[in-house]
Amino acid sequence: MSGGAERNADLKALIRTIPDFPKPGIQFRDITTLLLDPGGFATVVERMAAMVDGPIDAIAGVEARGFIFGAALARELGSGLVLVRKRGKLPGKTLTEDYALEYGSDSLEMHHDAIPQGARILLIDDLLATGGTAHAAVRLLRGAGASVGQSLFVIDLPDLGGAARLREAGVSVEALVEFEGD
Ligand SMILES: O=P(O)(O)OC[C@H]1O[C@H](OP(=O)(O)OP(=O)(O)O)[C@H](O)[C@@H]1O
Ligand SMILES: Nc1ncnc2[nH]cnc12
Repeated sequence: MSGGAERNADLKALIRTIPDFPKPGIQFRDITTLLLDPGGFATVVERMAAMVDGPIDAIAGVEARGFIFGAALARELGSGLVLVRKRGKLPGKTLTEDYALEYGSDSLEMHHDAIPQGARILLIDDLLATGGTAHAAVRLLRGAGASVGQSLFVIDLPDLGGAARLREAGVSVEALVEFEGD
């Protein structure tokens, strides 16, 4: 085990909740406290690695917090990492998808030539709320020729419907922690 980190951490206990951020009424599920705990971070990566269903060609991580877990999991699995970024950050020719958030709206982009046609992509993000972000990432990846059959999240907020939305789009959804009542 690298760094001597325990891998059976209570993940939910390591996630801090900050009320009314970034807007009144939002219960912000803060993973910075989880990341500060080496055992917590190691537990996330190990549990996600064990949940990967079948061979994949690459992981796609969604900016910004999805990069943290996507990169760590890619390293653990020995796979490549596709960066799905917010608008205007990528230097090459991009594909773009707009989406709505629990607290705003934005666009996601990826390099048009980031993946070969038919590549099997595993989608990773820290948190699933309405599913607007993840669904836009799936549309983006599929538009680039990828096959996206599975998504993994650290946190799901089931009351916001993201998992149902992704499953309707043909993507399996698993999360390590759920917060109900959001
Ligand atoms: O399911 P949804 O309703 O789309 O919400 C989930 C998304 O919101 C958060 O990202 P945010 O856009 O706040 O960006 P960040 O990772 O850069 O902080 C989170 O990391 C997910 O990507
Ligand atoms: N409640 C929440 N906490 C943290 N990140 C989020 N992204 C969307 N909703 C969120």
